[in-house]
Amino acid sequence: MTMIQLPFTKRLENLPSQLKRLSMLFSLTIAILPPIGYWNIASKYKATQLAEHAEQAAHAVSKLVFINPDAWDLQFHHLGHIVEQYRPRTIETRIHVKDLNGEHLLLSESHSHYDWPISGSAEIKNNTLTVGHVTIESSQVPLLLKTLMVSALCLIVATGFLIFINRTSIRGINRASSEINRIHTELQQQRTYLDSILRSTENVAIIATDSDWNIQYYNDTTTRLLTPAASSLTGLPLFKLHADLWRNIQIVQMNKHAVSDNNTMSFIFTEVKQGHTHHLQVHLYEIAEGDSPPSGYTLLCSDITEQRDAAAMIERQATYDSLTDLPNRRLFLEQLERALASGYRHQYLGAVLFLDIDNFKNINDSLGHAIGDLLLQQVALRLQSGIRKEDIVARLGGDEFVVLLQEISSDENEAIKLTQLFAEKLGKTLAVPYVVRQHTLHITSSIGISVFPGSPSDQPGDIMRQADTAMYQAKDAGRNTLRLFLPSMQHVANERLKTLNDLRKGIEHSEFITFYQPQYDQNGCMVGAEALLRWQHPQKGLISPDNFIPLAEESGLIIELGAVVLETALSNLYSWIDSKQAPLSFQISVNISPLQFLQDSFVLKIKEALKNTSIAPSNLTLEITESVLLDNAKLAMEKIHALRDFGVQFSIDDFGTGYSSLAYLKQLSIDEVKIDRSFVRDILIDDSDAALVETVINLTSRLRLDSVAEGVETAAQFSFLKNLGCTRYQGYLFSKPLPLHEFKALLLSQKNLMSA
Ligand SMILES: Nc1nc2c(ncn2[C@@H]2O[C@@H]3COP(=O)(O)O[C@H]4[C@@H](O)[C@H](n5cnc6c(=O)[nH]c(N)nc65)O[C@@H]4COP(=O)(O)O[C@H]3[C@H]2O)c(=O)[nH]1
Repeated sequence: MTMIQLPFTKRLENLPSQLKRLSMLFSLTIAILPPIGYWNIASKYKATQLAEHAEQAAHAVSKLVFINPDAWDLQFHHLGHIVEQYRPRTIETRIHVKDLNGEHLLLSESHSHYDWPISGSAEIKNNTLTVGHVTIESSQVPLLLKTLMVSALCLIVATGFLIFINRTSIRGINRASSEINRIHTELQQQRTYLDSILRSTENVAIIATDSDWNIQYYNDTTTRLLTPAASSLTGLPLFKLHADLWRNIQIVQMNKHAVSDNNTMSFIFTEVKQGHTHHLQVHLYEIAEGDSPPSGYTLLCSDITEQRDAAAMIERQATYDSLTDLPNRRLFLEQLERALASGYRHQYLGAVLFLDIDNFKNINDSLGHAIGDLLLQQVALRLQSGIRKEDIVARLGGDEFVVLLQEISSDENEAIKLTQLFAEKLGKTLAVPYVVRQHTLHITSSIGISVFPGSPSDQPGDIMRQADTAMYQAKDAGRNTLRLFLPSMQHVANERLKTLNDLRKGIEHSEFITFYQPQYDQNGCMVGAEALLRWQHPQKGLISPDNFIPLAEESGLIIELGAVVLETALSNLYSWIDSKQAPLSFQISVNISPLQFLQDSFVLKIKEALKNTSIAPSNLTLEITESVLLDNAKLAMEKIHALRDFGVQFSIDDFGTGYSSLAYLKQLSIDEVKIDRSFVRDILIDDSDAALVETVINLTSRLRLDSVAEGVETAAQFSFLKNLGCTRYQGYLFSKPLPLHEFKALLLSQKNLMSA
C-alpha cells in the first residue's frame, strides 16, 4: 500500500523562502546596480566631457602655437584667456597647460578643492609635433555624492519592494501552503483510515484497475489469495495476474445482462490449488459516470471455501445419518418422490422395504448403546452391499431402515415376486451372526414391503406408511419374517395407532386396574396371588392384557404401567396383612416386562416401592421371562443378586416356552419356576408335555426351588401335578383372576375356613 504523494506541496513549502531569497537578490540588485551604473555612466560622461573640452582647448592653443611657435609658452595671459573659453561651465574644473617637459605653463582653477580628481587631456600640436598638453581636471566628490543619493534612493525602493513581496505574495503563499498542508494531512488521515479498513478485510482481495485492466491498486490479501508470480502488481495487466480468473471475468462481461446488477457483476470462481478445491466469490464493479464508458474496474475476491465446505457439511448432516452415513428420512423421502414420479411416467413399479431389527432394544439396553451403535453400523454396511447401484438404503432412526428399489418391473406380479425374493435374501444376509467387540450377536429382522405406484395420487408418506404397516404385520406374525402391504392392513395400522393413543389416555385417566389370581399349596391353602393387569376401557369395557401388553412394550408405556401394578399390588398386600386378611408370609407375584428389568434404575425402583409400602422384600416375587436373561446374562444376574440379597424372590415365567434349558436353570439364582399353562393344558393327553413337566418339577425340587403350575383347570391336572411333587398351583380350578373386592372376599372366606 502506498501513501498519496503531493510533490507540489513540498515545492510550495519551499516557495516562500525561495521567493524571499529572490526578492532579496532583486532588492540588492536594485540597491546596488543603479548606483554603480550611475557612477559608471556619470564618471564616463564626465571624463568624456573633460576630454572633449581639453581637446577643444588644446586645439585653440595649437592655433596660438602656429601663430607664435617660439613664444606661445610665454603668452600666459593669452593662454589663460584661450583655455578659459573652453572650461566646462557646469562643473568645477582645474586646467593644466604643460609643455612637453611637463612644466606647468598655466594652472587655472575655478574652485579650490579637487579631491579624487578625474581628468581629460589633449595634445597641443605644432603641425604634427606635440609641444604640450592641456589637461582639464575635476573632482569626483560631487559625482560620488550624487551616486550616494542614487544609492539611498535605490535602497529605499529595494526595501519597499522587499516589504511588499513579504507582505503580499509570501504571506499569501504561506497561507495557501498551510491550507494545502491541512488538506493534505486530512487526506492522509482519511487515506490511513481507508487503508486500515482495506487491510482489515483480511480475506478480501481488493484490486483496482484502469479502463484497460491494468492494476492500479491492490491490497496485501491479493498476493496471498491469488499468489501471483510478480512481486509488484502495480501496472500489471489483470490477465497476467491470474489467467483463469481473467477468462471468467471476460465470460461474465459477455453475459453481463444475466449476472449484473447495474454496474456490479458477481460470480463464483473455483480453482484447484495443490490438490485442494478453492472457491472465490468475485464482485466486479465498473467505475463509470452515467452512461460513459468505464474509467476503471474494482474487483473484490473473497475466499468462501470454508463457508462452502461448512454449508456442504450442514447439508450433509441434514440429509445423512451421522451414525451409519446412510441417507436419512429427509433424503429418502426426496428420492422416493422422484422414484414415484418417474415410475408413474415410465410405467415401472418400484418398492419400499421397511426393515426393523427384532428385539434390538434388548441388545441396546443390555449390552449398552455403544454395542448397539456398532451393530447398526454393520447392519447398514450389509444393507448397502446388498442393493443395486440405483437403489437406496436409508436409516430412519433407531433400528429402522428403509430400502428403495427402483424400476423393478412393469408387471405387478413380477415386481412383487422379485421384491419378495430380494427381501428374503436381505433378511438372510442380516441374520448371519455379527461379531461386535467380544460379543457374537444373532439378529433377525421384520420387513414390510410396499410396491408403488399403486395409484397416481400416492405420496411418499403414503408408501412409507404402507411399508411400516406391513412391517408391523410381520412383527405380529412372529417376527423374522416379511409382509407385503395389503389395503386391508391399513385398517389394522389405523386401529393400532388408535389403541396406542387410547393407551396413553388410559394411563393419564387411571383406567388400569389390577386383578389378583390366587396361588395354592399342595394342601389347597392360598399362599399367594399373582397381580394381573386389566384395562377398564370407557367404551370397550374390560380389556385383557394380551390385547395391549405387546403394544405397551413396543411403545415403552409398559414401564409406567408396570410401576402402577407394582405399587398397587404392594399397597393392597400391606392392607391385607395389616388387616390380618392375609398371613404374614403371603406372597404377591408381579410380572416384570423385559423393558422394565433392563432399566438401569430397576433395582432402585423395586427397593423404593417396597420401602414406600412397608412390605417385607420376602413377600414379593418378581416374575421375569427367560428372554431377559439371555441377552446379557451377566448384568441380569447382577440385578437378580442385588434384589435377592435384599430379600426379593424371583420366578421364571412361562418356563419351557423359550430357549430355556434345564442345565441353564441350575445356574440361575432364582426361587421358583412357573410351568407354562400350555404344558399344563395337555399334560394328561400329551406324553411329551407330561415328560417335560415331570423333568422340570424333578429338577426344581432337587435344586430346592418352588415349581408353580399355571393354568390348572381340572382336578385331574391338579392331582397329576401333585403326584409329580409340584409345590404350588394357579388356575381356574381354584379361581380366575379377580378384581380387588372379590379377591378380598376370597381372602376372607379362606381365613374363615382356616379358623373353622
Ligand atoms: N386359560 C387359562 N388361563 C389361565 C388360567 N389360570 C390363569 N390363566 C391366565 O394365565 C395368565 C397368567 O399370567 P402370565 O403367564 O403372567 O401372562 C400374563 C402376563 O404375561 C401379561 N401380564 C398381565 N399382567 C401384567 C403386568 O402387570 N405386567 C406385565 N408385564 N405383564 C402382564 O399378560 C399375560 C396374560 O395375562 P392374563 O390374560 O391375565 O392371563 C393370565 C391368567 O388369566 C387357567 O386355568 N386357564
